[in-house]
Amino acid sequence: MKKIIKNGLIVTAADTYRANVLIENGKISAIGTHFDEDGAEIIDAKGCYILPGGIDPHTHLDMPFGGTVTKDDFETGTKAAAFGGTTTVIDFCLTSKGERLKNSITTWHNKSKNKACIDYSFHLMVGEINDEVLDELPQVISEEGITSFKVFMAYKNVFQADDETLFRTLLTAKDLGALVMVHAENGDVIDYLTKKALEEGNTDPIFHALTRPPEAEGEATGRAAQLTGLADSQLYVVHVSCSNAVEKIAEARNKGLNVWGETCPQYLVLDQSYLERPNFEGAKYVWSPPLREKWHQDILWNALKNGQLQTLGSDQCSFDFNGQKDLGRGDFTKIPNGGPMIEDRVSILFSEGVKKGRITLNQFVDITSTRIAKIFGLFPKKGTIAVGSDADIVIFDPNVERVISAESHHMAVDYNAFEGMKVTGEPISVLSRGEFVVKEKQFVGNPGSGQFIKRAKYGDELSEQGRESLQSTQI
Ligand SMILES: NC(=O)NCCC(=O)O
Ligand SMILES: [Zn+2]
Ligand SMILES: [Zn+2]
Repeated sequence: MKKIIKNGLIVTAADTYRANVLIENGKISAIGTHFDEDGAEIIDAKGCYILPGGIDPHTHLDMPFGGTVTKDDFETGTKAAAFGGTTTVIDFCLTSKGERLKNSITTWHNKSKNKACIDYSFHLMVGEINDEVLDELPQVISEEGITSFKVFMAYKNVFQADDETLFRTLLTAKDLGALVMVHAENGDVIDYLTKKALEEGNTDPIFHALTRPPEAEGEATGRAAQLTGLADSQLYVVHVSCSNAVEKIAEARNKGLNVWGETCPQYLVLDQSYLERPNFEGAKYVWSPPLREKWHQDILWNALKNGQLQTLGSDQCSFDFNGQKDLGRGDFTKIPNGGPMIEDRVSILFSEGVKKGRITLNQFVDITSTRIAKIFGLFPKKGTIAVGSDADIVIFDPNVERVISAESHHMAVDYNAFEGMKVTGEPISVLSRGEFVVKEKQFVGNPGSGQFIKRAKYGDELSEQGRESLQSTQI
């Protein structure tokens, strides 16, 4: 059945205007003021914004880590994402040394199909470069539609790759049309500092932050950027947490390098002091890179405002406080790294960013959706309100005030990192390809309805499906 969204204010990365949206066959088929309403379901968006669905470029759902597995899987994680105004997630498909990439990708498809409530895609971790990997990577792009590779510069003896691997991944990505993503922290230095801390009897959660200093992130970010320049390739730095890394990204971009930077809501509003909370509560805030001293937040906000950083990912990687974070009592290195952020990403940027005058409304849409779609080969299928685009739409009330809490959130995890935070603005209804996933704050979606999306190569202006959708509107 066709749907018409009426009385709302459409907000894209470029424009803000009043118009109605006609949805047919899962797509936006027209934007205008007068539509034949016969047989249409009318959605009243009075007092609300009509936003393109958020795109979360950084999630870890159903991911094994530190001897346990993240609490949120593709079902609970994507359901919570939808409640938070996100309609597409790009999750990290892990690989193991010696395992065929195809097998790792199949494992991730098995985790997600029949579970995801919204559309999704994968990035592929590259942990080693050898003849087999080089042989398989072209098909990862052309057949699997996975056009971004992730290299970890930290987590020694677990995920960490060496500089040769990073450099050769950058060279290969350049040839194949893929984007290389890095977790940029100097894993060797961190490994030394953590061992030393434990030897000295420093076992509390705060030592997670103290053994991963901003300099280790700045150094790795600068190194990755330099290697990107040498390879004439393209780089996306995930979860930027500090001034040291922003400086290196800005420096690279000023030289004309293709370097992009993502930050996360936790680094914008929480700080290192959270790790000092008593009764082991600091463990709730253990993730990598760690929370920083408060002054870094202004640098991150300013970088979002002036375009030195371009996107906001959640780095959703949730572990219960009871039974999972607990693994690190008496040894902070055993606390599983990660936190629950998927649901609050969009609202926090709106409330703390737009409402507090730090960024504009159109920048907010760009940072949470449009730019991500463009960088990761999803545009214009995803990431905008335009004729021919998927009807992934959020009806967002910009004035409602509420308090974030684990009691009301939809993630499966037993705490919320932003507990007690007052925010203004809330997604009221969320549509994925024209079907409600959340309607008037109630879940009406279906696990398994989310589709895997094959993405365009890096730098291709339009995704294949985007091209198709535009062609069909021109007829
Ligand atoms: N961020 C974090 O602590 N856990 C997830 C894995 C990663 O992104 O490094
Ligand atoms: Zn990371
Ligand atoms: Zn991550």
